[in-house]
Amino acid sequence: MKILYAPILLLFVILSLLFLLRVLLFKTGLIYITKKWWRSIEDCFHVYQFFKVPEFNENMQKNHLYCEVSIYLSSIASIEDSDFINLFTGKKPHDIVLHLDPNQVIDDYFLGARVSWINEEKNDTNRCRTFVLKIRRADKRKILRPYLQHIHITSDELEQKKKDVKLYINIDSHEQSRQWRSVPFKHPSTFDTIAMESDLKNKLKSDLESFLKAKHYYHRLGRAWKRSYLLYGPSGTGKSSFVAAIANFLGYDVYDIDLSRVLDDSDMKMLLLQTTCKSVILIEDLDRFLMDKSTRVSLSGILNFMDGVLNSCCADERIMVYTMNCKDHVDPAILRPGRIDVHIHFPLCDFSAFKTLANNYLGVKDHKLFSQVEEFFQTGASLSPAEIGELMIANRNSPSRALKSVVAALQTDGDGRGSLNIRRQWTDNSSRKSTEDSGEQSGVFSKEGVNAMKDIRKLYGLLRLKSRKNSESFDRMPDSKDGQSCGL
Ligand SMILES: Nc1ncnc2c1ncn2[C@@H]1O[C@H](COP(=O)(O)OP(=O)(O)OP(=O)(O)O)[C@@H](O)[C@H]1O
Ligand SMILES: [Mg+2]
Repeated sequence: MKILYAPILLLFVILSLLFLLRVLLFKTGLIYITKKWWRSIEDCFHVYQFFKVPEFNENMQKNHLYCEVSIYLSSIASIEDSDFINLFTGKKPHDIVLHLDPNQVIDDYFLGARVSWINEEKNDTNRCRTFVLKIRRADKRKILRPYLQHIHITSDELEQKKKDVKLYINIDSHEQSRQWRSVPFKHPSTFDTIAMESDLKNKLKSDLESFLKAKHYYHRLGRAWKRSYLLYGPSGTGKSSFVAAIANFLGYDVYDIDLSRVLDDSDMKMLLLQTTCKSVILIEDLDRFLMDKSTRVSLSGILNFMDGVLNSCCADERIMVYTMNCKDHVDPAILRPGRIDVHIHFPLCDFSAFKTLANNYLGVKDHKLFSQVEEFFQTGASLSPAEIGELMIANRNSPSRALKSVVAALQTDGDGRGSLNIRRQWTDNSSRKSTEDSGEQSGVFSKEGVNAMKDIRKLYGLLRLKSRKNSESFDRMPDSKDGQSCGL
């Protein structure tokens, strides 16, 4: 028995010792000291090369690479492991930026290799600052160039995100040489706030992301690095909000071209010439403009703007967005691939979009009235997300009242764009008037809802009147209830 006890006791002692050692290493700084020793021993077996990135060049001009490295190092996770870090507030509220303290070292990993950065600062009169990259000679050939490229791209993306986005609008350019005026772009719309089929939303996000990375691909093909989107659908379905979401997502400035202020085709070219890269160029309601015979810009002016020679010279890194209520009567030359790469349909609200709006506007994920709302959508009643959103905002203090208003509005079927059956069903119903008046139908039909709907129609009435003809033809399209369609 004693013989059996001995190995068990020994095992127990070893395990306890290991446990104690682990506690000792992790609870104290011993683990870091051990790691440091190990690194110094490892360093003895490698040959290193050092690359200096000084803050200023020999003419005392700022070295742009120094700024890029500084931005890049502030973003990598290992900066938090450094012994001394400086904390600064960033440009945006609640933003905290980490900066490496002078003479601190941080590690970074790239393509399986480890590199180190030293923030060298000499305390002489010039206070010359330099980042020193320490890289194993064996890894240099494999990683140096792609690593510097990686720093360039990452810092560029980070800067882009931090940048304040601007909205440019074109002004009458009789005497002015500068045709654009800018204001800060503060539209709060993001991809999260847009009610849209989630698959489509993700596809669009990844389409934008892959566009950003495709510079060399486009140039290899001899094409301008631009992507064009057509957003089409009835009024109040989120087209303009989606443009804002794109700009916020990419951190791109928006150039909103008001075609009625453009003097002629050459003025249109000048406008394009004066846009900067990393921007969204937007033309709203293009269909209406094309149908207007009194305009000063010709169809060929528009076609050249979209995909002409000038475009291939100076439309690099731009997203072009055109919005329309209906694309049925638009010249196919405008819609051809190259001029428009992706077509995105913005339909009237369906039940899934309604749920997103209810969640966003009222914070309601589920409610007993949802089943009634769903039934109305199934029978073909429909409102635009803008109309539903307004009803929800007006009743945001009482989700039940808000949902009742939506049901009531769906019963009257917006302005009659949904199924005719449901309207007939209600008009034929002899008891309808009395129930409307008493506000008791199914416990949800309230005067409030109808009145609210009337108010909203007043707001939207003007726009509707203008776009009615287009919307009607659009709404008859067989896919108008199928969710957004996209040529991705
Ligand atoms: N899909 C949506 N998701 C979230 N909010 C929406 C959506 N569609 C519309 N809205 C809301 O409705 C309002 C109007 O939307 P927006 O101006 O984007 O519509 P639009 O399609 O551009 O209309 P129009 O064709 O009349 O210019 C905005 O305040 C927006 O918040
Ligand atoms: Mg709009």
